[in-house]
Order: sequence, then C-alpha cells, then structure tokens
Amino acid sequence: MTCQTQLNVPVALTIAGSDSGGGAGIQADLKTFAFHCVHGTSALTCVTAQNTQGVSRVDALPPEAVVAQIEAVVSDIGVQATKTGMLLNQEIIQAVATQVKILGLDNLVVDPVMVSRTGAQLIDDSAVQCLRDVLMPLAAIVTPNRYEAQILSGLAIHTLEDMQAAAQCIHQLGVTAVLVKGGGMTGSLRGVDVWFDGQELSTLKTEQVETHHTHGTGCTLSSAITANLAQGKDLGSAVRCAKDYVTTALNYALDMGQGTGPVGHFFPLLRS
Ligand SMILES: Nc1ncnc2c1ncn2[C@@H]1O[C@H](COP(=O)(O)OP(=O)(O)O)[C@@H](O)[C@H]1O
Ligand SMILES: Cc1ncc(COP(=O)(O)O)c(N)n1
Repeated sequence: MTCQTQLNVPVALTIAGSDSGGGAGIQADLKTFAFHCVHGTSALTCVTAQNTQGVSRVDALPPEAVVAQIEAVVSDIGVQATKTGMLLNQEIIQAVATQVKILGLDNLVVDPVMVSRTGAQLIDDSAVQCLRDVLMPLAAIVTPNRYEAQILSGLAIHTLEDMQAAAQCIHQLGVTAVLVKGGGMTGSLRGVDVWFDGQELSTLKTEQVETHHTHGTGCTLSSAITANLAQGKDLGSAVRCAKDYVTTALNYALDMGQGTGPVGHFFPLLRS
C-alpha cells in the first residue's frame, strides 16, 4: 500500500502539566487536538500524581527543560496555535512568557489554571501575579473558571452580572479577550460562560449537562479553542465550536474511578 503522506496538517502546542489519570492537563489537550485532526505537540511543565479523587503529588520540571521543549517543537515543526495550562510556579511562567515573545507565538490561549475540580491548588501563591501581569497580556484569549476569575478580578462571583463584571475587570488587566467559564456556577448558570473582548459582552449558553463527571472540562475547552485557531478559524468561531465540543464530551462523560470522572473526548465519534 502506498503511504498517503498528509500535507498541511495544522499543528498546536500545549504547555501544561501531566495528569496521570488522563482526564485533564496534557493528556486532555492531546486527545482534544487529535479529535480535531490537529497534530498535537507538548511542553511538559510538571508531573502530577492525580486521579478522579485528587492530586497526591506534584513534581515541577526545571524552567530550562520547559524552554528546551518549546524551542525543539517551534524551531523544527512550527505551530499555528499554542495553549498554556498548569504552569505551577513563577519561574516557569516567566520562562514561557519569554519564549512566547522571542518565538513570536501568536494565537495564544491562556487557561489560568489555579485550582482543580477536586480542590487541589495547582499554582504557587506567589505565581498568580506573574501569570496576570506577564503572561496574560500576551494571550489572544484567557479562560478563567469561576474561582480563577474571582482571584483575578478580586470580585465575588454569584450571579450572571458578577460574571460580566469580572470579565470586564479582567479585560482591563490588558487582556485581549476573556471567557469567564461557568462550570463552577450553581443553578441555571452552571455551564453558562461570559465573553468580553472590550466591545462585545455576550453570554455563551449550551445545554446544561447533569453530570458529576466534569474532570478536565476547562483543559478540554481551552485546547479545543486552540485546535480551532490552528485550523484557521477566527476567535469567535473557535470559542463557539469549542463550547459545543465540550458540551458533547460532557454528555459522554466517563463514570470511572471513585471520584470525578473525565469528559469523554472521543465518545462523540460513537454516536449512531
Ligand atoms: N454541567 C455542565 N453543563 C454544561 N456545561 C458545563 C458543565 N460544566 C462545565 N461546563 C462547561 O465546561 C467548560 C469548562 O468550564 P469549567 O468547568 O468552569 O472549567 P474548569 O475545568 O477550568 O473549572 C465551560 O464551557 C463550562 O460552561
Ligand atoms: C495537570 C492538570 N492540569 C489542569 C488541571 C485542571 O483541570 P480540572 O479543573 O478539570 O481539574 C488538572 N487537574 N491537572
């Protein structure tokens, strides 16, 4: 059989942590890229020992190792879009921001990962300011969840109006576009996201999925946005398509382990 070499496959890069349980982090990102037929590359920042119940250990990589991975990928393969996930500490955030500038990485999606679904802290306290001041202004879009938006804006978030105020406040930090995610909201707001790009303030709403298995939703949404940007979609379309994908993946969430199971990245393929 003759090899059908593929030309012009889009390439995306994830700079994030490993989740041994396969639900979030690098593992969720690469599955999402693959689902979108985007070639996934990665720069690992840290290794978490993690399952559906929680995070039991985190080992950081040296910033030089993170830089070397990014350089190796970009200098040879090239990337059309990049996302950051769990960056853990100030040294890694600073190193990543420097690489973004030196290598001119555009279409940058920053998921400001701070706390996991199971309540584990995923960033050093001292690193939040660096994430906010140094990396977030380089992003095409920043995607905080409810708790991250509260930290970044300094506002308590309980209502849709609170989400809108937080999105506007985070935009003022010098961020191009913000999506405040509503997976951590209660009642009818669960699963409602708020978008603000300095001009348009809008609400993204799909169906609300009644499931407890939501591990990796944020990583999946941000990597789907990244995959869509790598394919050449504009930011608004990339976000809307990613929201639809995460909703479908939630509908096929996996009931595995004793705690919060992961979303089903490939299960939409099994639809009859
Ligand atoms: N139960 C749900 N039903 C519908 N959408 C949801 C649900 N839970 C989360 N989402 C969506 O998943 C995406 C990720 O959001 P969120 O869960 O808040 O992120 P994170 O994993 O960072 O906490 C958002 O688009 C959010 O609205
Ligand atoms: C390595 C890593 N990166 C990100 C998250 C956040 O994902 P979630 O909020 O869905 O638990 C995580 N738990 N682990």
